[in-house]
Amino acid sequence: MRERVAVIGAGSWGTALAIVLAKKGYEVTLWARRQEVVREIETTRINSHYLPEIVIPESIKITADLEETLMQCVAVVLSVPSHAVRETVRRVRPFVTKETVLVNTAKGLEIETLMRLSEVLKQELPVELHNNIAVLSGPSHAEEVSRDLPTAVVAASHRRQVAEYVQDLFMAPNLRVYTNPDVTGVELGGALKNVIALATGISDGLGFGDNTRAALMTRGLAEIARLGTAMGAQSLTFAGLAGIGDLIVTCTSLYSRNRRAGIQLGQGKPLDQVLAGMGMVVEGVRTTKAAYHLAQKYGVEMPITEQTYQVLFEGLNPREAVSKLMLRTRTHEVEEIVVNRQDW
Ligand SMILES: NC(=O)c1ccc[n+]([C@@H]2O[C@H](COP(=O)([O-])OP(=O)(O)OC[C@H]3O[C@@H](n4cnc5c(N)ncnc54)[C@H](O)[C@@H]3O)[C@@H](O)[C@H]2O)c1
Ligand SMILES: O=P(O)(O)OC[C@H](O)CO
Repeated sequence: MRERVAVIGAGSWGTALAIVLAKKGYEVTLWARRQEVVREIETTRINSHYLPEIVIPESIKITADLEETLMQCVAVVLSVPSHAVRETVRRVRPFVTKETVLVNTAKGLEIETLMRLSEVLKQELPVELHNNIAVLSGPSHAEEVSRDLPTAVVAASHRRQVAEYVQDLFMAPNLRVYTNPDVTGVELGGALKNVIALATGISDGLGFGDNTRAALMTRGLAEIARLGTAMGAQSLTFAGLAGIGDLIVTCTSLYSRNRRAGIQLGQGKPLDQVLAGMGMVVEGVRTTKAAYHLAQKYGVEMPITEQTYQVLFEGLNPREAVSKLMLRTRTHEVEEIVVNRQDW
């Protein structure tokens, strides 16, 4: 008998992951919040709003009934936006057993609590399920994964068997999955790169060049790693797929909603209009707020995040924000190198 897997969230990413799993032979049920999405996929096999070019295999069952979705499933893949993770886990909880593996694929932070999403899952799930939690992250646009273009991602869990289970779950000829025990680093890399993608988008929208984008990405990674290590992550994780890997794709691809939103902001469009026009989740906006407060909480300098916050929420002119970054007090590139070189 084929193993059943539930994918919760029929947006771009949930749909793409459901396709990957169905092609691997799992019995996949995709849960959509809205009945009209269920009807459309059932009748046309197309999810026209989120992945219009992709034909969804007949073998994927689509429903808005959560109990039906979760019945006898071995794994639950959560692909709803970060702000919906807590309420979704609460709804999922009654229908999972203590053997079920839960994989969060959303990239963000909970702004009200500043928690990472696996922490939200832990808070909402009984203790016997805590070791079954995993996260999937890395450079992976749904538009490319659903077209089977070669992609590499990372599965993180505190328990090696669970990370390897998720690795095996998703591993496919064109989807290579690595494991990493550093859940904190993998989650923070995936969430915080969206802030830098907004910043690089803004820079592109202002008409600045490749040098500017490279500087923002590099210094952006430095501040992601600074906050990440202060929060207990391993610095090497930020040199991996969930760190630099996802930063590269999100700051350079036109599939990135965060980058596209940033470009429009740089061109002078107000934030509410940008978000209304996007019609899909732009995680970086909320994450900028959370990251700004986390930087204060941990006493970490995050100048790009701070300027992005000012542009998004305090009405700072983007050009002035760039100027503030350029005119900051001079500093070293890597503080640790200087501290360890007393002769210098
Ligand atoms: N799109 C990608 O390429 C991609 C890749 C990797 C990770 N992610 C992450 O996956 C998460 C989902 O992104 P997406 O691209 O699928 O977003 P999306 O905007 O394409 O789809 C979001 C889905 O969640 C549903 N939703 C919205 N609010 C909800 C709520 N309150 N309760 C339940 N469902 C709700 C929507 O109806 C929609 O089906 C995000 O955190 C994103 O960062 C996306
Ligand atoms: O389209 P974005 O900017 O939400 O990015 C999607 C994924 O996180 C890319 O890995």
